[in-house]
Amino acid sequence: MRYVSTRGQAPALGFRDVVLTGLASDGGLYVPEEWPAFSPSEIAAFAGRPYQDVALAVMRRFVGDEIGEAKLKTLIADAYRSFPHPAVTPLVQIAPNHFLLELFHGPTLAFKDVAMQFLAALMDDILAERGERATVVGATSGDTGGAAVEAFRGRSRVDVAVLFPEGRVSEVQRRQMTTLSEDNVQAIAIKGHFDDAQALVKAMFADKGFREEVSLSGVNSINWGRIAAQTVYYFVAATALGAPSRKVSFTVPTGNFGNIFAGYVAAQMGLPIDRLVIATNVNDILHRTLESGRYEVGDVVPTASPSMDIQVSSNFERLLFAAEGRDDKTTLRHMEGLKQSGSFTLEEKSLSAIKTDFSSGRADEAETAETIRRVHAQTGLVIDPHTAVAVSVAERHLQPSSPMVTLATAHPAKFPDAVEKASGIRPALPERLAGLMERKEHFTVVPAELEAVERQIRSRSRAAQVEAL
Ligand SMILES: Cc1ncc(COP(=O)(O)O)c(C=O)c1O
Ligand SMILES: N[C@@H](CCOP(=O)(O)O)C(=O)O
Repeated sequence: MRYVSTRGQAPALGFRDVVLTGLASDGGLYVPEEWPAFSPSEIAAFAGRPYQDVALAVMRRFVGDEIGEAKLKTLIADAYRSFPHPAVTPLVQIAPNHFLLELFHGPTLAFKDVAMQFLAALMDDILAERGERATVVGATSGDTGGAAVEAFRGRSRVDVAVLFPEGRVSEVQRRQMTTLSEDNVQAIAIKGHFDDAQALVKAMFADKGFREEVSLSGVNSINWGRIAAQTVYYFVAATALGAPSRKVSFTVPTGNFGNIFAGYVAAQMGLPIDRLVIATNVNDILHRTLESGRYEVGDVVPTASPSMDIQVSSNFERLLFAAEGRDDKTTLRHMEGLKQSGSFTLEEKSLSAIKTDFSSGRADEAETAETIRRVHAQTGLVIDPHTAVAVSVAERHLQPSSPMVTLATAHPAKFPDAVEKASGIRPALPERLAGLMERKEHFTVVPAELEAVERQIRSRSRAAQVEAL
């Protein structure tokens, strides 16, 4: 299995190099040269299997012959040991034909753990085999950062630095990044919003000298390893509800487009998905794009679902590339237009290709709060604001012909103020996070400037120190 860049100007790589590389050297994102596929009978055989078994079958398609089956099995078993729920990602019914896929049972209570726990074990293993070190960076609007520091803490071959927008994440999210004592972890608050943090990460990758000096790698969903691991739960959920004999729809609270893009990948691999519904908060660039065909960056507005306060949605580039018939020149032209003017217009046929699989909707702040309140009143379940955005949008897309699965991407206790305001219930953190709110915090505040951020990361990078010797 080889991977190519969406911008067509970086070398094709195998799975392990793709995982360590993160972003392609031409600024593009890696995608498989062709989609791996399952037959309907292979998909049917996933029904009722443990999550780890499905993960092994799915990941083998992405890994090819680069990692032996026994090693892959061990990496998967290690990754999902940190999930106390035996189903890893359980399904819960909230209404006729409407289910929640709970992706928040991992160590930091967000869906990011599902891929990050696996990715950290995988990267560490590849680096150990090669005798190398890496500096892993991540931009976060709240959840990727916590999941990354948790997954990489104490690992001997990796230093991890997460960039979060100062004052724009919840207190629980911030503390999950700032209260760790391991030397290989640093949290950096930048004066800006998530898009600034993400632009800084991409600029670090474009700075060849820095990239080589610190052996840069990335753990955002620009890293194909994240997408690959996120495809697994689409297979698990859909087969539990009757796939491949019947189609299933998914509604996904969307920001950087990594989670829903994993659903699209599962569909390309043969999973019969009816609709993939993009749910946005008022930062609705993706919803507007589907309605108008014009991708146009606006201001980032703070909301009760801060992890989705994103305008520049990285993985949309992967979808563009696919919708344009893998035409890397058109993708490159659009991405250059985006950089220069903050917008581009989709070709008619690309937009209609996207609309074949995707629908979209937006929930504003009042609708989000009302959904939290109503779901609690009707089911007794307390949902977080990101999940509520998706439930609100999903309810407008329910159809009798196929079950709707809404992805529940975070535990409500990560956003206690918003949840309490909406429902009157203040969700408590699970016992395993006891003490989080009392621990001492360590983080550095830097301006959203490349030089300042690189200086800060370099100062703690052991890969840079080895390079300097
Ligand atoms: C809780 C939560 N829900 C939804 C999202 C949006 O997911 P994606 O960026 O993959 O679209 C995020 C952040 O990515 C998140 O942390
Ligand atoms: N919502 C994310 C933003 C980064 O998304 P990623 O999936 O590309 O890492 C966050 O919570 O940090």
